[in-house]
Amino acid sequence: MNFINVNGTKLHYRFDGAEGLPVLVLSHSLGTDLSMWDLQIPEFTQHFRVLRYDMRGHGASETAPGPYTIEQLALDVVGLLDGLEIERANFCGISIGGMIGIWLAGHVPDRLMKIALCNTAAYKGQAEVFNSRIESVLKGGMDAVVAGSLKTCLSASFHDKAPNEVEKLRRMVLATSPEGYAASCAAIRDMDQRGTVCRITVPSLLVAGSEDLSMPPSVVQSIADQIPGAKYLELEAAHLSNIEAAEPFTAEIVKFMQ
Ligand SMILES: O=C(O)CC1=CCC(=O)O1
Repeated sequence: MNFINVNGTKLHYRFDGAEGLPVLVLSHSLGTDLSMWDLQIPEFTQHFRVLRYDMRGHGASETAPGPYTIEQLALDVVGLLDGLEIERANFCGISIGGMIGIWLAGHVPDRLMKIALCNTAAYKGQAEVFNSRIESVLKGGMDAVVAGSLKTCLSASFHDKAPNEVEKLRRMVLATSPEGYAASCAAIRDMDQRGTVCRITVPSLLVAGSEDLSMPPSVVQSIADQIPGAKYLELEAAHLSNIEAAEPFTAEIVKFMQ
């Protein structure tokens, strides 16, 4: 396993794909880890040198004390690129990973080639929802949030159709640090990037899930509407469209990034 010290925190990362191909950074969702991109890797590595990492407080990365902020999580990506001596990269982030992408595109566009922002939002609000989730997870551990998370992330029909994927996600959520999860919920709760989105000029693809109740299509579409030339794609999926609609998701990201 590869680790790098970024902004005082040990982050787990891995490369897949040949050296010399353009770099594509993948940033995962809340309560998951870099393996949530596994279905994309066979195709992505035909075109990109894929750089995946576990967000602080997730997977095998260190859980620095929270609360985190989206800026801090995005600066971890900048630190990762700096530490690995990558000048510019493509970026694909889902959910909180997309929020990180919004920050990067608004603040360090010169480090990016193209971005895909998936099942995400520039502003969530709903402080009481996140506060109650933080309270539950700090009191009851990941057991207290796993059922809700699985219901939000994947549709009921996908639960029936792909029980192995659901089980993999369940294990990922349960393996997440409750403190890291709570600290990241605070980052989403406190985020307001509505003033950042309208500054983005990096070529952008916005991906929504038609059954995503967490970041509904209208929210994703509104981001696309504010970015000049942005493309908008809606897939038949709930929140984790890269898992639930893996084939079209992967193909469309490759088509856009090339
Ligand atoms: O509510 C969830 O668990 C879904 C989610 C919100 C932000 C994120 O990254 O995932």
